Amino acid sequence: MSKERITLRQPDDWHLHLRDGDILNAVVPPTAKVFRRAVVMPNLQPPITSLQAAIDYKQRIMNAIPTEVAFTPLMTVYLTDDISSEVLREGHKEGVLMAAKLYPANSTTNSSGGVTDIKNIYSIFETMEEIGLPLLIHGEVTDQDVDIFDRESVFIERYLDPLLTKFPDIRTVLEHITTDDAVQYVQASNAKLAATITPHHLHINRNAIFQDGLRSDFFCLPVAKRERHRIALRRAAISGEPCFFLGTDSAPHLRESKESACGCAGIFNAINAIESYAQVFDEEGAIERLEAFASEFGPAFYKLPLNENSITLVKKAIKIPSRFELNNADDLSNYIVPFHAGETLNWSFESIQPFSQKV
Ligand SMILES: NC(=O)N[C@@H](CC(=O)O)C(=O)O
Ligand SMILES: [Zn+2]
Ligand SMILES: [Zn+2]
Repeated sequence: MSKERITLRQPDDWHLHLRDGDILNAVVPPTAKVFRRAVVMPNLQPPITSLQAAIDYKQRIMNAIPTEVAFTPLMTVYLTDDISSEVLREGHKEGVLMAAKLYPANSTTNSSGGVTDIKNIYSIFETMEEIGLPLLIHGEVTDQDVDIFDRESVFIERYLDPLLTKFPDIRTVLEHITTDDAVQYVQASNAKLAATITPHHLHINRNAIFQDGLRSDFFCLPVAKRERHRIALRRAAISGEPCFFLGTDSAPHLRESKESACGCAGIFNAINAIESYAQVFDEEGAIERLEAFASEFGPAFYKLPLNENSITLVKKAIKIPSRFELNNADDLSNYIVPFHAGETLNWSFESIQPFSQKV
């Protein structure tokens, strides 16, 4: 018999964009309602490249958390060609930084200040390996001769594999994987390499971007791939292998930035992320494996304690709104279109309670 209600240890989101200002204030509550912790990406404008910037940003996030809700943002720093090892050492020692993020320059949203050549920061990787600070990677090459659909697999071959051969002890997360190549590479490597998987890459293949016209709502980076890759990602997510865990990559962009001649990359899924994952696991007949993927493998990788609360999801249809509104203004600057807009999902969040409490 299929389950109608599940209770799982409270999950964490290991890859999240919260932005700043009005967007930050609007998007923190839906994430904090469900997730206990989140690894917050540093690709603001300007990016988070100093400890003071990380401390100040964390405070702005804390200010946006509704009272009565327990939520911990785990901060990251944005690697640049000239970042100093001191920032990483100090940030790790003081408990300010959870990880450092590598964006190859111009690979994705707000990455123009990223690393122009990975070899430029080999001394930084030495430090990270020594102090045990995890490395998070947007794994795409930017070389113009490489097809956009091949950017992840070429990155693995040209940059990731040599990097991990040279620094085998860095705990690394290949973020938001989109290909069977990535799945196989992560599976075959040692336990120090893990990968996050987003809800959208489990639901859509690249056809979505071109369904009845050009649909910027489904444009994110790495771009969704062929169906066979989506199937490989679903298998990885439900595999029960600890190297694959939850990271939504929820990436809010105002409507005006999406409905534009040069639409931004990013899909906002924070208002229904856990429901979106639950649907996939249920469709795959693996709902009982959701807990490990969402709530256990991430903390194990980051060496953090498991959460002490649990959440309950019920099999009850919910309609996803077509807009997530930030204010009452009547224009394209006041809303974000969420993932699954206008669709119905089968699962919905019901409650949060202490882990020991049976529901
Ligand atoms: N995933 C995306 O398409 N966009 C992210 C950046 C990122 O995670 O690459 C964003 O910040 O908008
Ligand atoms: Zn990215
Ligand atoms: Zn991201």
